[in-house]
Amino acid sequence: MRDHIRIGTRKSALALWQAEHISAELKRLYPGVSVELVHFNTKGDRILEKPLAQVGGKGLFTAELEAAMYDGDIDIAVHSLKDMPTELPEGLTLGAISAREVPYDALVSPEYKTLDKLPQGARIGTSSLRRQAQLLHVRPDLRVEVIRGNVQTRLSKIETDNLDGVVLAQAGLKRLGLENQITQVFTADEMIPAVGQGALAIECRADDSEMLDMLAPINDEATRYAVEGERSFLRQLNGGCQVPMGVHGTIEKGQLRLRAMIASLDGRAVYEGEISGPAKKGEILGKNLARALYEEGGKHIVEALIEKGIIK
Ligand SMILES: NCc1[nH]cc(CCC(=O)O)c1CC(=O)O
Repeated sequence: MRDHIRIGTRKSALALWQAEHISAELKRLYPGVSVELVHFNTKGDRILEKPLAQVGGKGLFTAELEAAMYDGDIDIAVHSLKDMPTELPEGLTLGAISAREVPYDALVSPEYKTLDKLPQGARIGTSSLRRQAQLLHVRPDLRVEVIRGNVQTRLSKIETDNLDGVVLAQAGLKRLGLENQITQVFTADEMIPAVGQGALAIECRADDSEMLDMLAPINDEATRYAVEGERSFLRQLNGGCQVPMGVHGTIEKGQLRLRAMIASLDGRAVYEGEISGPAKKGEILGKNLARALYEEGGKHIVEALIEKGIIK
């Protein structure tokens, strides 16, 4: 048992909420332990003027924290699982994945409320190619504007940039107490969420058995199985957190159901599918679903994304 744990976190309000949440869990489980939050700036935080897909590279929000973990400056790092590359650096592991918050996407449109009421040509802010493609698929007339920055900054752009709405993760808004701003929550049928959306990952050194033991009770088995399937899907397609692909896993009676989509950036072509099987087989289910969508026509989209440098 360790009596002091250093948690690495980014500095945004959402990242701090998430790190505090895990800190509270650790203190509840181990009343004698003291927990310290160590703040980091990541490349993804610094480069705010470009869409993430153009910044490129994997681990935009994780690399600095991982380096500190290698150096022994922090014991664990708390991340939004969504922002984590599907392959972890050598020597690091996900010590726990905590119980998932809602995985859905949400529209904040103070004036028009829902997607179907947005006027022709309405301007919607999002920096996610996945959200962009799925919005344009049903509303090709919309103008999608790139917005970057933390959750509050993106919300504030409705006013400052005169947008008709923004699309954000419901989980982030909920954690920050901003759920009351949401005017529509998209079902998974309307917008397939991002890999790992709503789930928190606690990363640590793979050889830190003491820390791994302490993290074990924070792990949520159902969430873990679901996100393992989701991550396997994305890994098979070489995708990162900046691709027009979505995948959503749900667990019921020991069965994992994965639903996924690959879309062209303009949303015109969308390949969707689903697969079900034993919860523990997420790895193979994700892979098989990815292969099926690829063969069905997703191949052309993946090739176009490679050409654009969005995936390697
Ligand atoms: N890429 C930023 C990011 N990473 C995780 C969340 C939301 C919280 C979560 O998915 O757990 C967000 C904000 C957003 O997409 O609106």
